[in-house]
Amino acid sequence: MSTLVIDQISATYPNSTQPVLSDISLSLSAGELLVVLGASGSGKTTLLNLIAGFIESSKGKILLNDRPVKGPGADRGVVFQDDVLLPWQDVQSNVAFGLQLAGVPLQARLAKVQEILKRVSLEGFAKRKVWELSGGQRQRVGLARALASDPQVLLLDEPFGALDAFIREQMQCLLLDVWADTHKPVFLITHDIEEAVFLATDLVILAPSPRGIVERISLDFSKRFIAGESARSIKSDPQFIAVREHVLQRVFEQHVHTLNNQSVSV
Ligand SMILES: Nc1ncnc2c1ncn2[C@@H]1O[C@H](COP(=O)(O)OP(=O)(O)OP(=O)(O)O)[C@@H](O)[C@H]1O
Repeated sequence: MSTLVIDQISATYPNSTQPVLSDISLSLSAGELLVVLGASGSGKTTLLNLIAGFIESSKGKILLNDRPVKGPGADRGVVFQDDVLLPWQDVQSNVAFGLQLAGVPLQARLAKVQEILKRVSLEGFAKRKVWELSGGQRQRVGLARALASDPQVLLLDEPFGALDAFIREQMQCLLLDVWADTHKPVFLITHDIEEAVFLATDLVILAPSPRGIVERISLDFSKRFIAGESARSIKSDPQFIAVREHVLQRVFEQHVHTLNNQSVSV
């Protein structure tokens, strides 16, 4: 059972005197889907980059299964908004890329790719070139590539941000199915409040000023989806709408606070 622990993390970029993140503590275990929501500039991507090992914290530590995170590794699968696929390669080669780097033999790679493509509903797409895919299909390939090396945790940075509302909801449902099938803990950042409330078992709202976590909420809408209720039914439930409005209010407060601070300092 994988566990990610973020322990009193602070981060400051080299060219800045102000921390981007200050004293953030979070934990994420199997069966949990942690969503970080927050105004632009609140440090969401910085937090994901720290977990991915792309940047280092100035204080605190990050542990994955009790081992300190030091640099990038195959134990963390990352999916970005811009899919970062190899455009000249086909779907199969993109999904198998990490396995190839890890020296996995060809036949084992192909078998793994078939299994993963089935999981993300892309059976029959193995030989398609990336430029022959829709935006939603590309994000499925991104998710498949992240899953291929069987990571301990999935990290997703605005993965559905560029998709239209219908495809976005399809991808949310697909992610929940993958999450339920694989039992992998998922860390996801988004700007989209409805998406955050639908997906999260744990929702964290980050603020840009003063920096930090303004609220943590435990939710069970994703578990209701896994139990068989439809996304439409959940999202139109008055209980869902009440939570969504509450979260919207908290995020708007952050925007107003930030704007007021900016106008004071002008
Ligand atoms: N490489 C960098 N060097 C210096 N400052 C940076 C760097 N990357 C981000 N920042 C600054 O850190 C702060 C947080 O950025 P970050 O991208 O983590 O926020 P975010 O919440 O993900 O924002 P958005 O929702 O707009 O993507 C911002 O003020 C940003 O300008």
